[in-house]
Amino acid sequence: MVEKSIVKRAEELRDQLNKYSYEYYVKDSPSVEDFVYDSLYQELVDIENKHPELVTEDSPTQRVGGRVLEGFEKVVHDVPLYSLNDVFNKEDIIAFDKRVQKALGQQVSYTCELKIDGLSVSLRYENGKLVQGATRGDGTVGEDITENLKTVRSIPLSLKKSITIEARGECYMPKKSFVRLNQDREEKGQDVFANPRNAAAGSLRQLDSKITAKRNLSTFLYSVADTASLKSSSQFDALQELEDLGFQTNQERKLCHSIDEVWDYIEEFQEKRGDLSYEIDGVVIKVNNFKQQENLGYTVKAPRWAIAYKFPPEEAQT
Ligand SMILES: NC(=O)c1cc2c(N)ncc(C(N)=O)c2s1
Repeated sequence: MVEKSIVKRAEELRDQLNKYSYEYYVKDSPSVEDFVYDSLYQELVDIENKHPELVTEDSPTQRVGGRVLEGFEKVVHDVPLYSLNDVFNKEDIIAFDKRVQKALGQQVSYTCELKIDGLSVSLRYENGKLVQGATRGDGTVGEDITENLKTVRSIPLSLKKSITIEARGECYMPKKSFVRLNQDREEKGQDVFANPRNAAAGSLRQLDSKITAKRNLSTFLYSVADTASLKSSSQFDALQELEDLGFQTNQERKLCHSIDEVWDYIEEFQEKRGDLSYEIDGVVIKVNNFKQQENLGYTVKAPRWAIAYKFPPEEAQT
């Protein structure tokens, strides 16, 4: 039987280290120096080595697994991950707004979000603990990449509330990490990745999660499988709710009350995209109110209540 003081100390260290990791990787505002984190981490590793029965699923020491997988298990998404219809000009945005207004016959607000050029993933939590992470796959069947997603420091191993929820979002490689990775690969005579999206996909497809852990991936979560699992009744509020649960969300989101405001947002980020620390390939426009989304429903492959405005491709990577 392990002494109560050691059990308590292990719990304290876990909570403190997870809090520091959240501040550093999700809020980008660390409250302690790296050496403080490292010494507390080492103290927890020492306790867990002496008392393996104290190791918990959400211990920060469990982010980088030991074993190399033979392959990835299939995962069936109970709620499919839909795809979006793409539009490429202002006329199509206006046509979308007209269709939505006609179908609803009432005022509509839109949530605009940046379309992150990464890999769509689904994160399942039971009683607030991460139990599974999967790729989108074809929207219905994906691959279980839990071991790899656990190494992504901005993905919380436990939520701030012990709820059962399936969050969805994009896993991406920041531009700076992409440049550094390709320099490193070039020095080693390895093939370089064409773009950050391919680098993120290649990093998440590793059978050895120790490699994934070194690729400095990050995430932006933007939806849930079942909106009934949230308190929010709109997309804009749901993003804040996801953030309050401990997820990383993209701060450039905007609630627009007219299609003109939507177009201003699109023009703003067509300008700004080069200055962002991550790649985007457009803007996702969603009817904000969940009841209105439900009324509009889906076509065979995509929601009627959302579209993706695609930017023209950026000039080739220099
Ligand atoms: N295929 C999809 O449904 C989406 C894809 C993406 C993406 N790549 N980035 C951001 C969002 C978002 N904020 O909704 C979506 S939604």
